[in-house]
Amino acid sequence: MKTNSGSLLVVDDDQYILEAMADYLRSLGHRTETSLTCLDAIERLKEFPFQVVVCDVNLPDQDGFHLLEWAKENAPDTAVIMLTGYGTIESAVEAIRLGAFEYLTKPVIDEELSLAIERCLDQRQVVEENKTLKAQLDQRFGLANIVGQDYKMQKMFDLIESVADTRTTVLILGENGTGKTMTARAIHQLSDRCNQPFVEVACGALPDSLLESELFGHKAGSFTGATHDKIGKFLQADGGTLFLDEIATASPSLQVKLLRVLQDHEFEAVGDNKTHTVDIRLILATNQNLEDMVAKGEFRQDLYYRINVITLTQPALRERMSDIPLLIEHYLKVYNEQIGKSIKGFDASAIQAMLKYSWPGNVRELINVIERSVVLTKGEYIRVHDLPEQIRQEQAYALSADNRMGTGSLKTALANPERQIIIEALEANGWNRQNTAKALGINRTTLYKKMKKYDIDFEKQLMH
Ligand SMILES: Nc1ncnc2c1ncn2[C@@H]1O[C@H](COP(=O)(O)OP(=O)(O)OP(=O)(O)O)[C@@H](O)[C@H]1O
Repeated sequence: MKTNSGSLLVVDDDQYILEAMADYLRSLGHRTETSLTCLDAIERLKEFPFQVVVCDVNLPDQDGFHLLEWAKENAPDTAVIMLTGYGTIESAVEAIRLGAFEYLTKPVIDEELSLAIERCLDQRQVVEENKTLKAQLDQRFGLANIVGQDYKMQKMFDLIESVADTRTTVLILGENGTGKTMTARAIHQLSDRCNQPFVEVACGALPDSLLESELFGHKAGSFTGATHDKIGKFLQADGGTLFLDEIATASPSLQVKLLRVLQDHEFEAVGDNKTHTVDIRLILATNQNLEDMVAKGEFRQDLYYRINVITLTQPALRERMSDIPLLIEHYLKVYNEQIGKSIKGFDASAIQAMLKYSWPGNVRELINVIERSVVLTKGEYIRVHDLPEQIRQEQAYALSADNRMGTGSLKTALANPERQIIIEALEANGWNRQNTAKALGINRTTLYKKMKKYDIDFEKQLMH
C-alpha cells in the first residue's frame, strides 16, 4: 500500500485501456473510479472532489480539454493529468495552457503515470499544509480572533477588510488596551503582504536617542555604545508592514525623518550617508489627540496630513459594554486551558459588577481580571468577592472621593494613591517595567509616562 494514496478519476473512451490503468492504480493503493465520457466525468466530479483526474484528450462526446476547463473553473482543487496522442505537440501545449498539472503521451507507461500522480498528490499536500498554516495565522492574528458584536466593532471589521489590501497608511486611534495592535495585525494578516514581516515598534517605550536608531538602524561608532552596525526596523519590515505604536511621542527630528520615508520611501541609518529605499505599509497608532497636538505645535502638520489618510477609531470598552460577556466567555476558555482549570463562568452578580465598572484599561484590563480570577478562584464559578478591589469598590470609591479630598484638590487626592500603587507594583515586580505594567493592566509606555509624571526614581529602575 502506498503512503500517499489518493482519490482518482480516470477518463478514457477505450474500455480496455481504461480498466488496465484503473487496475494498476488500484494496485498502488489509490481509490480509483473510471469514466468513459466527458459528461459522465463531469457528473462524477460534481458528486465527489477527486484529488486527481487522469483524462484522455479524445473522448466521444466532448474532448478532454472541455473536461479540463470545466474542472479548472468548478473544481480548482482537482489536479488534471492529460493524456495526449503521440507526436501531437499542439495538444500538449494546449493542455498546459489550460492549466493541466501535467501531460503524458500515449501509450502511457505505468511508471510514468504513477510518478505523475505522486507529484500531483505531493503538491496538493503542500498546498493543503499552506492553507492550514495560513488559516492558523488568520485565526491567531486575523479578524477571527477579534471578539466584538457591537455595531462599532462591526463597523471596524468592515473598515479593516476594505483597507487591508491596499498600501494606504492607516492611523488607528483609541485608548490604551482597546485593541489597536490587534487591529494592526489583522490588517497585515488580511493584506497581500501577509507572508512578509509584520514589525512592531512601541515608540513611547524608548528614549528619543535610541528610538531613531531602533527605527532606522545605525553605523558602528556613530554614538557612544554603538559598537556594531545595527539594522533598523524599517529595513526589517521591507516588503511587509511596519506598525508604529504611540506615534505621538515621536520627537521633532524623528517626525522629519518619518515624513521623508512616507513621501519618498527613503532614509539613512544614524551616522551613515547611504540611502536605503524600502517598500513598506505603515500603520500608526496613538491614544493622543493629534489634531490638538498639531494646533499646539507639538506635532508636524505636514506629517499629520500624511498619516491621517485612513483613520480607524477603536472604541473604548465602556462604549461597547454588550461585548463584555463575549470577551469573558472567550478569555475564560483561553485561561481555563492555559492554567488547566475548568471554571464554568462568572456568577450573575460578578457579571453585574463587571458591567457596572468603567474599564479604564479597556480589554487589556478585562483580560487581566479574568486571568487573575481564574488563578485565584477555588470554586466552579467566579464570584464578586473574587474580583479585584477596584471593580467591587468603584462606585463606593467615586462617592467617597469628595470626603477623602480633605484640603487638597481632587486631582492631588487621586494622584497620590496612583503614585503609591505604581511604586508598590514596581517593588513587587522587582522594578521590572514589563511585569509591572502587566500587573497594573497598563502598557509599558503608559507606565513609563506615569513614572515620569510622578517623578519615580528611574535610576533605581535601571539597576534592576
Ligand atoms: N476585540 C478584542 N477581542 C479579543 N481580544 C482583544 C480585543 N481587543 C483587544 N484585545 C486584547 O487586549 C489586549 C490589548 O490589546 P492591544 O495590545 O491590541 O491594545 P492597544 O490598543 O494596542 O493597547 P496600547 O495602546 O496600550 O498598546 C491584547 O491582549 C489583545 O489581544
